Amino acid sequence: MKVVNSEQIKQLDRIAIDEFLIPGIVLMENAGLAVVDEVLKSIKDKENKEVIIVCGMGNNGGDGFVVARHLLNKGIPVKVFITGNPADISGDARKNYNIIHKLNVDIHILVGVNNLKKFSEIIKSSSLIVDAIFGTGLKREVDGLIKEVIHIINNSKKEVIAIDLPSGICADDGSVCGIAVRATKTVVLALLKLGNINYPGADYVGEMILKDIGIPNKAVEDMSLNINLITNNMVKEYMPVRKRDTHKGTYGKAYIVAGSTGMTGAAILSCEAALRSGAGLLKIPVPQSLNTIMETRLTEAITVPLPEFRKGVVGISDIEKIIKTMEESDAIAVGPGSGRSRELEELLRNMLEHTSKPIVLDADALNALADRKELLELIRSKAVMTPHEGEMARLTGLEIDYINNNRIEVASEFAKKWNVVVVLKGARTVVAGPKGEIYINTTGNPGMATAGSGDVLTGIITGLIAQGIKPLNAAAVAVYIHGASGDLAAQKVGEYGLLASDIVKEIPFAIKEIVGR
Ligand SMILES: NC(=O)C1=CN([C@@H]2O[C@H](COP(=O)(O)OP(=O)(O)OC[C@H]3O[C@@H](n4cnc5c(N)ncnc54)[C@H](O)[C@@H]3O)[C@@H](O)[C@H]2O)[C@@H](O)CC1
Ligand SMILES: Nc1ncnc2c1ncn2[C@@H]1O[C@H](COP(=O)(O)OP(=O)(O)O)[C@@H](O)[C@H]1O
Ligand SMILES: [K+]
Repeated sequence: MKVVNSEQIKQLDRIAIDEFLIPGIVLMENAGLAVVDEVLKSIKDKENKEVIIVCGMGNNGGDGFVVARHLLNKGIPVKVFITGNPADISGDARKNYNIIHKLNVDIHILVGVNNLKKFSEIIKSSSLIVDAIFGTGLKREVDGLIKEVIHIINNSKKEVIAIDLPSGICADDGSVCGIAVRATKTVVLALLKLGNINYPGADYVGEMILKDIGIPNKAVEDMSLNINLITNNMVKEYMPVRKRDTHKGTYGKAYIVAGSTGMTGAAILSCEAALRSGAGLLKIPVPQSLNTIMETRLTEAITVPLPEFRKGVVGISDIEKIIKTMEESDAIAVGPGSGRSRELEELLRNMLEHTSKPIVLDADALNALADRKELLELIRSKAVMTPHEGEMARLTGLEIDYINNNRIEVASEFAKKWNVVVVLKGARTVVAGPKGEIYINTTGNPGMATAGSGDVLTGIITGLIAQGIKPLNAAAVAVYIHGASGDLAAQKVGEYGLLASDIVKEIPFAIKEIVGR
């Protein structure tokens, strides 16, 4: 499912209107009608049906005028409040304003303190507020009278249906421009906007309902939009079908280099997650001294004990064997719980130099790459890097705040620069491909902010690549399954006590729920 910014939706509207000859007023009519549906649903069982519609001066306000007209036709009492002088309304919004003016809709113009008092009195006795102040055309901070208006709406504790975006949320990044309406429901028009799904905007949208307004699919296709929301359907499409006539070899061999003294748990979580995601076979090299614990904890994986230079760490003592196993594998991962050491840096250098297989680089492998940037030049096979913002800061030298405010751009630039797939983890994980492809994930919950949760993700990505899914798609599908597994776990144990191992246990059920098998 495509996601757009304000510039792209503007361009799309223009293409629909100028190239496909759909009059803008038709789109506005469709938008208004889509909102009317939701308003009617919301007030259906309410005794008090009075609807307040707060309209701004642009096309978002125009949608609001359409809503007013249709509600009036259905006998619903409506009051329209306008945040400026109606003489300044232009275009299609103007036409729709003129119609409701002709129809003698109860219109109030919001200016001055007394007016605001009246506004807050009137909304007290209403049933529902429609927020049509700003949509994708919001520029600069909201201040002055409109700031007061939004404050009053939020304090009213009434049900609020926002049109397109809660007013005050920036369509491009979900930031709050001074103040924003806290909606109960947001009727998103035509395509999702980044502001609807990125935090903090996502916290203001309430229930999100995406509605078609008649922009031709062809116009959307012609624009080759690069930002996608990961959906159930995408996961269904990419998960390999398990045919009856198959064996474990069909589902690939994974090789996970993970764990060291004190951090065997990371290895176990990654390995179990890879197997729970459907990988056919899994091998893990272990320092001899840790073999017993790994064998005891990992029932289904094959452990390969190796002599150790440094106790409890996989190094290059038997690099030939590691290289041979890598080349016999379909997917490799390195880093979870590996520890920071010269041994790991050397091991990574050897692995990157010698492998032609897809490789997932996580945790301490990312730290090694951050410490020795020249190793990044060695990435020749297809690689997936899975930094959280802290690791991304170390890899790029950028401030964490900057990364958090520019997650898509940072992930995408890195992916293009190093020709890798980047999974920038967090509350809205961004998966970026080397050709500018972007996937955003909305599954998951704050319960997953717990030690080991990222190790589980590495295992899922590796397990999916082993099954033959291309690294970019595997990364996108994996973050969705990871989040969905975390959501199932949170349903059972809540968010506070959720452990990474709870996520692993839910992987099969999440896949079953999504894929149906
Ligand atoms: N053809 C189209 O473009 C369509 C647009 N639609 C609606 O139109 C919206 C976009 O319309 P617009 O581009 O007119 O923009 P908006 O209606 O979102 O807002 C623009 C208006 O607000 C003013 N404004 C912006 N930031 C402000 C601030 N901080 N303080 C005070 N005033 C501010 C602008 O000067 C302008 O008058 C969409 O979100 C959607 O709801 C729909 O009607 C469908 C068709
Ligand atoms: N609030 C949240 N909502 C959704 N997912 C989250 C949230 N917090 C953390 N996660 C997910 O949990 C994982 C945490 O990974 P990471 O920080 O590497 O943990 P660790 O290093 O302990 O394994 C990431 O996949 C991240 O996207
Ligand atoms: K709005």
